[in-house]
Amino acid sequence: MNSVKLDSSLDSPNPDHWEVAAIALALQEGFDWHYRLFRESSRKAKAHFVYGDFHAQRAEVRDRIAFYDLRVIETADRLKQDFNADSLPDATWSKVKLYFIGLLINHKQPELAETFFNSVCCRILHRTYFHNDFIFYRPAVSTEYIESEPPIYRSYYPIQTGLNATLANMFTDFNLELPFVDLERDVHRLLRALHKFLGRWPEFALNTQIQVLASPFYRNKAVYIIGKAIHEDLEIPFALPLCRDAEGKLFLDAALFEPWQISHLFSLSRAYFLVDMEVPSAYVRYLQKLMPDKSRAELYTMLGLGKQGKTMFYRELFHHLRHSTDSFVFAPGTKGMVMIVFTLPSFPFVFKIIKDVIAPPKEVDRTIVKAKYLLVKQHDRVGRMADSLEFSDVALPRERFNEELLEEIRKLAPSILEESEDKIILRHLYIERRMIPLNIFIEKRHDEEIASVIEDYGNALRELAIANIFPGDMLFKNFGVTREGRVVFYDYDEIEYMTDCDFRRIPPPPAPEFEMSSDTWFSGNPNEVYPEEFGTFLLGRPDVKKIFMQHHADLLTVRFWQHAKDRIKQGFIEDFYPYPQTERFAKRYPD
Ligand SMILES: Nc1ncnc2c1ncn2[C@@H]1O[C@H](COP(=O)(O)OP(=O)(O)OP(=O)(O)O)[C@@H](O)[C@H]1O
Repeated sequence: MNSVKLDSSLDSPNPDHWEVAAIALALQEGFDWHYRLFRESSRKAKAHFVYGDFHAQRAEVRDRIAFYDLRVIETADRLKQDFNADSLPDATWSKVKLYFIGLLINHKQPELAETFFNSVCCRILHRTYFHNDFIFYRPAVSTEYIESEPPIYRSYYPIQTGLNATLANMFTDFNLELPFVDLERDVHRLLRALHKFLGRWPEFALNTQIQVLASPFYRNKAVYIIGKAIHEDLEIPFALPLCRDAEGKLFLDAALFEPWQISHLFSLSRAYFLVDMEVPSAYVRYLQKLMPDKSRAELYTMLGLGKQGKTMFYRELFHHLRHSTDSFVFAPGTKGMVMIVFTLPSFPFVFKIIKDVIAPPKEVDRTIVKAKYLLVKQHDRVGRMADSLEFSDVALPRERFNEELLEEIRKLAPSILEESEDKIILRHLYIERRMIPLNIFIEKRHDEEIASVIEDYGNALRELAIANIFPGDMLFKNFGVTREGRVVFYDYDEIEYMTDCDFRRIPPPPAPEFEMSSDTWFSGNPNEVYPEEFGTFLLGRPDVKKIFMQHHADLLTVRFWQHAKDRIKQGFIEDFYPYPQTERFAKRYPD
């Protein structure tokens, strides 16, 4: 593979050409080393699951995020040291790119290697070089039909051994090294769920097949088997979560057949999966057929390949910009004190910039805000915190900026702004999915919808708490409502670990007149939290208060928060189900 030559002149002993080859090989080595470590980490997921070591499972997901940047830094340093890469002539860089393409012809992850090439080059070159002559602005090597060993999915034909035996084999072929509590029961439950979904018993013919992706998907306390059943023209996607009980035995917890349920598993507001993949592009292609509403960028991200997700997102954004004409404007809702938030109405994302000077009472600066966003990226977001993509040096077309917005960026965030004749360059930017801010939702929607989101808002607070996250600022404007009506938190500058918070009861006032005063008589030291106070600033509207108190009155007590904190301190990892409780077999089909 490494001997591929694109340019016959590279065969000549000219030292320049050897240099080109050596640089390209160093880049390839840097990437291959990265992907080897990435796969090792994904493979460890099985052992963590088998041993029930869910702390290790979480740490694996967190630590893996940093791998990429470490390898990019190492490779860029190596290129600078060994080849003076920061002062190479332009012609050399173009040749390095061509040689690198040659190295990727039979590579299993060419798209990831191209992205790695871009990351290293962008670390070395000036932004004006970020175009197709020097980096991979577009992919150069196809990811179609790359063979994987083993093949990415296995096929089963129920006609051969009967449906029950086929499904039992499908489970045991994963060699999960733990016995099932009762495999026969689980297969039976799976068939009952399928019957309910189809409205009849499944039929099968000679060509009926069940396909499953060869590597299972690990996350938190579960492992998911993902695939589809094919019968004539009918394709039924499925995701089957297996869990382990206290004795270390396996059981099938649910069977998800609805595409929206499977999509929810891959929501960016959850933790990334650990999956061992030789050919990730084939996994992404397969998954996208099961979930057509997910972009490839989102799927790569959810498989832990966030940089590839960013590359694809970037391409999608610029493609969209070329095919639309609307302008960037302020995002609807209350303006932030920390961030300038804007959006392109025709594109379902928001863009967030940290202000240069953040006014009191906020006590944060850019470094703290970035650290909080990183905390969220590395944490299990349990379906309640939006994931954000972080970009540097994004050059957007100037003509698409509304003048009022541009003026605000000039005034409040000049250090991250660079302007050229036709470009607005933002040196640092977060991008996340656009939602309807909860405060706007409550103002505009009908009673039933309001009742549903207020109940879900309380659930979001509970789930964040047991995941060790205290949002800090719980006002409705800091939460958004997703397309599916879920309430998700997005304002991270005041976020704290629950274990760092000091939950207290409000002490009695020292004198009666204190109670009537607008000043508090209790201290308000950093990290002190007074849950009894939440109602005062959250529940001004009587209808909202009524619904909240009906479902979540305990959230206004110290007891709830202290109890959640104590459990985390004792090392409990609570169960988070990315599907409705009503789907769980233990509830649906109690023995
Ligand atoms: N993902 C999103 N979808 C839709 N709107 C959003 C999103 N993120 C932020 N906004 C809008 O931008 C506003 C400010 O965002 P954000 O809360 O992140 O900024 P902030 O400066 O940290 O706010 P605060 O002053 O409350 O700390 C929100 O109130 C909301 O109206």
